Amino acid sequence: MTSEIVRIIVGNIIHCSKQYEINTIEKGFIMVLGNKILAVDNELALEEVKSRLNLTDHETEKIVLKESQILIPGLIDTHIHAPQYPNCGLGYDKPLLEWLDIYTYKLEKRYRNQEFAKKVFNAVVRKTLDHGTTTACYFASLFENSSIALVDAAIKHGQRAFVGKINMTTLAPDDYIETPSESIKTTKKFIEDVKAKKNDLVQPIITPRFALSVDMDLMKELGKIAKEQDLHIQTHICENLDEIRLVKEKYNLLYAKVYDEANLLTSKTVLAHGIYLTEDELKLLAQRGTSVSHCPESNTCLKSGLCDVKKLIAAGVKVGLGTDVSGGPSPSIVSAMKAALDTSVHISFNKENYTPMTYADVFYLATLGGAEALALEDKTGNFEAGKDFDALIIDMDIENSSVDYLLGCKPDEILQKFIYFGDDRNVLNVFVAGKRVK
Ligand SMILES: O=c1[nH]c(=O)c2nc[nH]c2[nH]1
Ligand SMILES: [Zn+2]
Repeated sequence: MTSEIVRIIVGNIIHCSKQYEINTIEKGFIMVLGNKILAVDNELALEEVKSRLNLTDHETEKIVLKESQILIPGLIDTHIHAPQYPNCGLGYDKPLLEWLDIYTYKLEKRYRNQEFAKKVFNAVVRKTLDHGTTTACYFASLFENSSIALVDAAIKHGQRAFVGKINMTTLAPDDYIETPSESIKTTKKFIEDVKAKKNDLVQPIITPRFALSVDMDLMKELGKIAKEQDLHIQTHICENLDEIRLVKEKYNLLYAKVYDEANLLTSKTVLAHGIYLTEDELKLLAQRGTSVSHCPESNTCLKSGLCDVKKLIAAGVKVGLGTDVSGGPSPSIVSAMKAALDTSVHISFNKENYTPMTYADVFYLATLGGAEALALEDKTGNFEAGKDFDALIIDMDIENSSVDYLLGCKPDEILQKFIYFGDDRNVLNVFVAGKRVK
């Protein structure tokens, strides 16, 4: 895949070089060869770096950013249900378990039809890329063939993705579940089929829907497959009080202990929501290196609750952001950043000695934090030399000197405006592993 053209982007660059630390390089440059970042530095060092890396004779493509533009790392959605996209914005008069029964399973059943699956999944991948999601961790379908259609869409459009065929054997309509043995068989086939694509960006992920959709034996089998094949795992946890009560009734264990008993809590596991995790459960997740996907828009729309992610982070749990489409109504991680800020402010109204999160905190969660949550920090999340070049060019002057940008902004202020006020129109270009995909 390596092209010999060196791409150099010159302008204002913002990323998190460390946890919760924003690094702004004013008048900087980033140098990219093929999929990899070669160097990031101040523009004054450009010629010296080129000759040190023996690149003076290479063909180069130089992109010079305008003052209204910044270069930031690609955004990471750690939890999104691709098949639910047609339901975005629907059904928020119901809480989680009723919403699943009345709206969600009814839609998800339709993915037995592969043509329908192809149409929706291509649209979802295109839409999320356009909003700046360079990495997505997807729940795909119960159906193996349709789940492969999502893999194909990610490959076609050039998105980095984890794709999971859902395991679900109970608590859904009879015509929308598998038997445990079918579930294992189709999961193994799915993993094989994804691996056969030999695509560096797209990986299978083990995906038991949640503890109420499966039983302990099946979860243990899935834990075994994940271990044998060194795969990531995703599921839901502690989202809703009725859900937690039913899990306690079914397993007579704390929610996190259910997954731990099945060996599903690993350093490559991401659990969506985690609103009501107890101190003991947080300790367990921190010990296992398991992360939580914070899904603030879904938590609000399904009235699940306010997730205090600062508490999770303080307990040593890795956290990323998720849209949780269609529990959340928006496919945009920018919306998720804004909702995470809103949630944090709302928590501060009722909690003493609590400082709400800042734009810098949610920027971290959406980039390096997301990469760490998906155990991908060696590949993506910021602009360290040696990582893949996953990046966005953001422009807050798209209306060309309209009042939106009338007064001009410093690079940090452009980032603030983008988080609080921006949308896909402000995402000018998207790069995944060095390839321009928008
Ligand atoms: O937000 C959610 N969306 C879902 O599809 C789901 N399934 C189980 N639990 C869930 N929570
Ligand atoms: Zn979900």
